[in-house]
Amino acid sequence: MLSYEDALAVVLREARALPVERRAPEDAQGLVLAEPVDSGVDLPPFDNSAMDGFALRAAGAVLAAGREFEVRGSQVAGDDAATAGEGAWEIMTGARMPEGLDSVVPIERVEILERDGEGRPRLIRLAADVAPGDNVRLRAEDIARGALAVPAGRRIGANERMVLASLGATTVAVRRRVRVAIINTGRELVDDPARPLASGEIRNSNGPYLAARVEAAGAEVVLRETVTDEPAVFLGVLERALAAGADVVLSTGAVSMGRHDFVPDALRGIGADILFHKVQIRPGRPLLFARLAGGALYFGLPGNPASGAVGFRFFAEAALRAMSGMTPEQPLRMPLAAPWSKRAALRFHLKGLVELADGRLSARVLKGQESFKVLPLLLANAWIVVPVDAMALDAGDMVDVYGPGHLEAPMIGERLE
Ligand SMILES: Nc1nc2c(c(=O)[nH]1)N[C@H]1C(S)=C(S)[C@@H](COP(=O)(O)OP(=O)(O)OC[C@H]3O[C@@H](n4cnc5c(N)ncnc54)[C@H](O)[C@@H]3O)O[C@H]1N2
Ligand code: MOO
Repeated sequence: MLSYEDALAVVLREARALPVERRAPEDAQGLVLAEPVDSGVDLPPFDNSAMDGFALRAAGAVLAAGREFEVRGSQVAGDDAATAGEGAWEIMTGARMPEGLDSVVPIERVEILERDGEGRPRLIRLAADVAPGDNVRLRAEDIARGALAVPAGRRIGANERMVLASLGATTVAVRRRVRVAIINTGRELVDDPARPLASGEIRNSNGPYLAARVEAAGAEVVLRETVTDEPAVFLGVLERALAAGADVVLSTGAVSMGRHDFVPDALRGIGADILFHKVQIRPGRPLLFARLAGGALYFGLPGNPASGAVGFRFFAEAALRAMSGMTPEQPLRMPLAAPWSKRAALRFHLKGLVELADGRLSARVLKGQESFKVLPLLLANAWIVVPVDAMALDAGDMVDVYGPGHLEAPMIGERLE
C-alpha cells in the first residue's frame, strides 16, 4: 500500500499554483502573496523624534546634566523640514528632526527655566545626561528603500496590512482563493436539522465540518450538496460543481469496499485519472485521489467523520496550500505526555491535546480515536502523528504535532472538558 509520504508527493505534484491577479491590499485579506513586495520608500521616511521633548545637537559627545539651552523653535508631527542653528527645539513625537539636531531629551528630563508670554519654553536645563542619538528614529531604520518588505508565499493578514499600508502599496500580486466543492454521499444522510430521523438515517455532519474547514483553510466553498448512492445523481452534482468553478472537489463516503461504494467506478466512467486509492494511514485508509478530465483535483474522503477529517487535513490542505502558493507545512515537535502504542503498521493521525504544564508543552493522545466518534474532535486542539514503524512510544518521546487546520496553531489553555 502507498505510504503517506509517496501519496503526499503525488498530491503536491498535481497541485499547481493558481493564476496571479493584482488587488488592492484591502481586497487581498487572507490571500497569499504571489510576488515579493520590495519597499519603494525608506521607513521611517525622515529622522524623527521618539518623544515629546527637546531636540539638541550632541554631535557625537554626551550632553551633560546641568547644561542650559535656549529654545529656538518648535516642530510638530506633520511639519515640513526645518533647519536649526544653535540651541534646542521643542519637538513632538513623530515630528521631523530639524536639520542639524541629532538627539532628543524627553520633557520629563528637563527643567524649564523660562517661558515666553504664551507659556512656551524659552530656556531649559538638562536634568540628566543626553547621549548622541537618544530618542531619535532614523530614516530607513525600519525598512530601507529597495529592501524586501513582504516575501512571496505570505498570507495577507493584519501584520502584512500594517507593512503594506506603511509602504503605500496600492496593489499586490496574489493568487485567488481556491474554489472547493463538497459532495456528501449516502442515502442515510439528512441535512435538515429540523427533520426527524427515520430508522437508519443519520445527520450529515461531514458537510458542515468540511465547509467550516475549507473556509478556515483560506479557500472558498462554491457548492455543497448531499447525494444518495446513485452514480447518475452523483455525476450530475459533480458536473454542477465543475460548472461552479471548483478547482478541488471533496466527496465523503462511498470509497471503501461495499457494494454501494460507487465513487471510484463513477470517476473512471468519466475519464478521471485515479492517482491513488488507499494509503497506509489510520484513520482514513480508503482515501482516493484523482485528477478529473478538466484538470480539477478530486479527493474522495472516507465517510467516517474522523477519517474524512484526516483526509482533508493531511492531503487536501496540502493541496490548498500549494495551489495558493504557500510552502509545505512544518510540524511542531513535542514530547508525548503519556505512553501510547498501536498494533497496526500504519501512520496514525491522532486527535491530541497540547498541554502546558510547568511552562513546558507536551502532547497527549486523547481517548476515543475510533473514526466514527465526533466528540473527541471537539476535545482535541491538535493532531499527533505517529509514523508507520513506531509501534510503542514512551512518555517524553518526541512526536510531530499539527494544529487543527493548516492556518491554526493549537490553542492552549482553552477549557476543553
Ligand atoms: N469490508 C470493508 N469495510 C470497510 C473497510 C474495509 O477496508 N473493508 N474500510 C473501513 C474504513 S477504514 C472506513 S474509513 C470506511 C469508509 O467507508 P466509505 O468511505 O465507503 O464511507 P461510507 O461507507 O459511505 O460511510 C462510512 C461511515 O461514515 C458515515 N458517514 C458517511 N457520510 C457521513 C456524513 N456526511 N456525515 C456523517 N456520517 C457519515 C456512514 O454512515 C458510515 O457509518 O469503511 C469501512 N468499511
Ligand atoms: O481508515 Mo477508517 O478511516 O479507520 O475508519
